[in-house]
Amino acid sequence: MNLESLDEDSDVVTISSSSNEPYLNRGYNGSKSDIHLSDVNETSSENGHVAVPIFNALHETSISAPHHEQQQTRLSQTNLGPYEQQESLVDPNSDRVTTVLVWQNLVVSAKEDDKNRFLQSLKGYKNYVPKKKQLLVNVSGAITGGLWAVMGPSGSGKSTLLNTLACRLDVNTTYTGEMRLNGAAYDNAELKRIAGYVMQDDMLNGHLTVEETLNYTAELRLPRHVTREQRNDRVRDVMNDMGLVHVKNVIIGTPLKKGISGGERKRLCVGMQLLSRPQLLFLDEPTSGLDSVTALDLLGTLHDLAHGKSQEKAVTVVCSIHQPQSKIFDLFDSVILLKQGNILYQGPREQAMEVFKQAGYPCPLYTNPADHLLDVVTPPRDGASDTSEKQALIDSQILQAQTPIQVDLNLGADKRLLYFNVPKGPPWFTQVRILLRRTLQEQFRKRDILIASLVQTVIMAVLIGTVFLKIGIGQRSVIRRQPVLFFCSVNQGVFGALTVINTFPVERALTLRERASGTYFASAYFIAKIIVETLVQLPMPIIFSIVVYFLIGLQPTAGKFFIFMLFMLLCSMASTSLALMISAICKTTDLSVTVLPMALEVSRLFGGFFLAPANLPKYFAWLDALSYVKYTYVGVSLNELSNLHLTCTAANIAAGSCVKVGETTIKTLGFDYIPLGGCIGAILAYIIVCRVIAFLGVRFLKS
Ligand SMILES: Nc1ncnc2c1ncn2[C@@H]1O[C@H](COP(=O)(O)OP(=O)(O)OP(=O)(O)O)[C@@H](O)[C@H]1O
Repeated sequence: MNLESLDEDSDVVTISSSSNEPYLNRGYNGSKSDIHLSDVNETSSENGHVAVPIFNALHETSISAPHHEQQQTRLSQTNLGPYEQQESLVDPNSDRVTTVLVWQNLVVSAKEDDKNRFLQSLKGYKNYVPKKKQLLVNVSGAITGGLWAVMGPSGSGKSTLLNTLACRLDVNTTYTGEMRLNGAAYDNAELKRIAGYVMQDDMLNGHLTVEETLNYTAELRLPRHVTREQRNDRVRDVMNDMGLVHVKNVIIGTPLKKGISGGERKRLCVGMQLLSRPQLLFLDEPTSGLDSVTALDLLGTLHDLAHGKSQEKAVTVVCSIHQPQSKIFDLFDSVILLKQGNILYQGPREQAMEVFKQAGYPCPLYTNPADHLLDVVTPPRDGASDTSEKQALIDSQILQAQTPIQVDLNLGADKRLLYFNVPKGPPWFTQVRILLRRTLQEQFRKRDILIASLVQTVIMAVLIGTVFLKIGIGQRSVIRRQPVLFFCSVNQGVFGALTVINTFPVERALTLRERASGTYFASAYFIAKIIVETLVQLPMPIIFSIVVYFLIGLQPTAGKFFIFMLFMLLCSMASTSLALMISAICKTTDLSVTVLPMALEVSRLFGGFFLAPANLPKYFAWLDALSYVKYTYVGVSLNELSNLHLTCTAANIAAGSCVKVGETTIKTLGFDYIPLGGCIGAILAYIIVCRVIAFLGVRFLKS
């Protein structure tokens, strides 16, 4: 068969067949006469939609390489495998296949990093126009049923293609082009109702067991009409399918606490996605970090899923995979081969070997076919000057061994009903209830941290209480009372924040993942988090207040004691709110632990002890107004000093230094500018504002 003409613009290729090549017979049982692809590629489907082209032209003769511009054009064209052959593997029109994904002229670009833009502006490039990097170059294609491998050298755009199709591009990345799911345009909200996505790095709640994790996911994701029994059955089925029954009661584990193995984690991640019976499953490098046996095992399971062996409906499974071993490669039905953001080949796996053979690169004996595909398309890193020309020639040879054809965006439109008929998950209040239970259970598992905090609280309270033991009501107590009240405020204003700052950024990342899968609303998560955080925090200020108050011997009236306790509680909540806000905005633990100490120091500096609020320079008034430590310190001082009657010795009276009532100290320190209720209101406002900002950070900052 010879290629006689190639019209790049119209995607029309005229070929003539000169022999009965075996691959031609599999793709097209045509005669030896001349064939015009525009004639043979379009057939009508049952419901009147134009079906995808179903022909793949292979040629025998060597073709002189086009020059560079031509190669670029060809790389941008669609190279779709023959659907006739795919139908022999998995028929996209079969009842078992419910999802067909088609994309056309997809161009994905990344904006330049803000850091780089900033550096350029520092260098004085005022009119600097940020560069855009193209990650995918005008690619088109279709994924019908079966198990698909997205392969290519590192940096070729595998994850980008997956993320684009799954509507999970990051904020710096944009795309143009069309993507259709069963013939309809879709967005993230729609896709996450029918599709699952397993990210490369599995992020799980390390304190829950396998079964608990699946149970909570099922509760949060399964439609509201599903009964408890049905849900339990679903969890049991998934554990069976994923081979997780033997570890169902084992904790997932954290870096410090060993739990299930890496392969089991990966299986659990797949299982979590399968609970809602997705029609489409994306997996980014599912075998990374797994040994060859575990990887083969996992891919075997995915193969079964893709062929409807473990569920009544087949799931279309798309995996990006780097360099699969040959046994794994054999499990894939179809392959998309990427190089530098272009699709070099897409179609049945076996057909890929034929195409490469026709292009002049037959797979050597005893070589892993996947290795061979990648070896051919991966440029050597020897720095030779002719490398890029050689690679361009190889690319063009591979492309010319196939026929560039156009995809049909309406493919799968007859299955659209299934796509729109997915019921919704549980309502908001139910989500809050489930998340409350989950967060409480997690806190219970982290009880060693809770116990450590309690022990620490008691130690600090006893230490402060004994250092300032029974300060009394003499004149010496006037100068001892203020430091101890300030120290109590500072103490409660730090510990809560430190616990949050070390845990919340990791939790936030996990939440982002779960929300990306449509597991729950951000507000439901946040409300549950705040309730549990407050409950867990409650005992510390209460115990601290009881121990400290009576050891120091502050005014022994119930009212004053409970107001002191209220301030300690509010101060502790204000510090955790500040930490929540900082970690929600800074996003990473590293940045959060850098910023938080500064914020705590500022609160302490403007805490009203070192310099009375009245004596502060005006330009620092805003920092003073934002210090929750100050409101606590002023509040507990007003509480303690009001109605405090002090005793004076004859020497004090003689020296004229007798302070008879606490109100005198209030006036001297300038604390009479705000009432006690004002301090409480100010701290409450501080807590609310910080938590609202933290919520907005969790809700809207997506990376
Ligand atoms: N947000 C982004 N901003 C800038 N460049 C990006 C961005 N995301 C990806 N890239 C670049 O796009 C190219 C393709 O990245 P992608 O992660 O899709 O490749 P990959 O084939 O999955 O690679 P690997 O196998 O190494 O994971 C790489 O050169 C990468 O550096």
